[in-house]
Amino acid sequence: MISWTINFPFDSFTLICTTVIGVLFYYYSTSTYDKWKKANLPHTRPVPLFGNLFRMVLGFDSENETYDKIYKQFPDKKICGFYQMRTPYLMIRDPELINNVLIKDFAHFTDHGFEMDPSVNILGSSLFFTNGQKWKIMRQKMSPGFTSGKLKLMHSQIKECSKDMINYINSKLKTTDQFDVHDIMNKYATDVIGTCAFGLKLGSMSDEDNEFRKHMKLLFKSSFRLTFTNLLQLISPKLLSILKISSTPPEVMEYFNSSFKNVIEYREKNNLNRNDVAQTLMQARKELVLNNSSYPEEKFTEMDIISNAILMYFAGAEPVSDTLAFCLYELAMNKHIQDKLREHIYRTKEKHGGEFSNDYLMDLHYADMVLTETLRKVNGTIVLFRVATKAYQVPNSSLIIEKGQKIIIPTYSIHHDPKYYTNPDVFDPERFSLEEKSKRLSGTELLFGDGPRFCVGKRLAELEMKLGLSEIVSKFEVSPCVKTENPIQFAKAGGAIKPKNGIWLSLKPVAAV
Ligand code: HEM
Repeated sequence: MISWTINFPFDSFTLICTTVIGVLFYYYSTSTYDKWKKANLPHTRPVPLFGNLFRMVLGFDSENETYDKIYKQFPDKKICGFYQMRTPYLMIRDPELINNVLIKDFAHFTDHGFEMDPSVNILGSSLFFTNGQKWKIMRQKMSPGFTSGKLKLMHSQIKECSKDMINYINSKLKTTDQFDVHDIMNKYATDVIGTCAFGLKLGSMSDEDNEFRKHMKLLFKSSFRLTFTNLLQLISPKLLSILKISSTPPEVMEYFNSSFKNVIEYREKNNLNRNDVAQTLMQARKELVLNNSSYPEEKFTEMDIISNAILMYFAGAEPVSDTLAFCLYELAMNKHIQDKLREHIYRTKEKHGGEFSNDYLMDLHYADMVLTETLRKVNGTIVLFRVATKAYQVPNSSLIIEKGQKIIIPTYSIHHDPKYYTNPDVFDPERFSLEEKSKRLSGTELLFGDGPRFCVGKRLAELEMKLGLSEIVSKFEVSPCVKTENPIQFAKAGGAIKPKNGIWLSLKPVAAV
């Protein structure tokens, strides 16, 4: 009784405080959730704080499952609403409207709409995450690094990486014919980005724990720091900026900073011009950081340049290695397609003087179809992001998309919608024959995005994928082995579609089969 009277005032105070905090928190968590109801737009009921990402944040659903469920809920709608944590988002489902957003009315949707503070994440000042005029200037400076002329000059650098890969497989074949092709493709794609974007010969095949790979892994390694900052980024990017919590470990920033500076110093000192992406970035540094008289209204720093070099790995190496590995898996599971591709490679090579030259690659149409179908079936890009930079009246509708409204375009779902791709789970490169392509509705083939903001590295990706694929398929028979998963298990965490346990396949020299 005595203890009750002593504790009571304290307990009631605690109770009141807890209730007030609880009510305020509930209000904060749900205060945005009436937007789609008021706009009379179809939407899914949100869970306080988590919106429609509850199962994804808890790890029950992957990102593609999350968005696909929303997409499938409104099969007849052009647009629907959902909540990414507290933020109201629009999902554009209609191909014609998608085309408007990406291409025709791009002036209203120029930005991806991320608020990533560069002091919080090193990628914050890279092309993918920058907006407005700064994006426009940087894109103009970077695009010349990916023209077909420049790519021709990068051909020999990439070829060297593909040769290293073949030597590596041959040396391993002395002891095993079972390979985690996802790991090998990752080493290959890392070497390509290392040489093209950083000007470094990494040699990941013989030295898999080289400093570059080690630091790249640290950049994306799951840790409490990364999980916490990612979650805070979803809930409130502004809070993350105010708290100045960086998701990039300082030693990683330091490593890339000094690596790129060493390359600049070396090339300048030796008057070296290699016509690669690294050189394009050096030129951008000269024009935007050291002597920015053309765009005095925008300030660029050394970190903006380094950030773009790192983006090349993030945006370039990972999707290339995933695509190549998934492609080999499909070829192992579909032997008739593998045989057809090998035959096509042999014939085209012979036609071009027995070399995997630039002209050979341009002529490799069936490989294009095989890679494109791989990207349709398992593309790491699950959605495209845009934000309305000006208010937009949706054609033939009373809906006005207001300035600042965030949008996603559900590419994974569109590429798996039987309305656009019959039997979407079947691997069928014929979908991308010239005849089939010409029948396709625009806005339904978005493998590299579309419009002025489409993937700047598309051509480089195609070049290295076709070269890597040519080397492997011409030399090795790819087939399932005891370790091959069927179907592949995918990781739930992370923003892209990744194999959970690698992709194990048997590689045997073609002549020996
Ligand atoms: C299979 C390989 C690849 C795929 C599937 C892919 C896909 C994409 C997609 C879907 C986008 C977003 C486009 C949009 O919003 O409309 C994108 C953007 C981008 N990609 Fe790629 N990409 C690949 C390879 C590469 C490579 C090799 C590089 C460079 C080395 C690269 C650099 C970039 C950059 C810098 C952006 C941002 C462009 C901007 O915002 O202006 N990508 N990519």
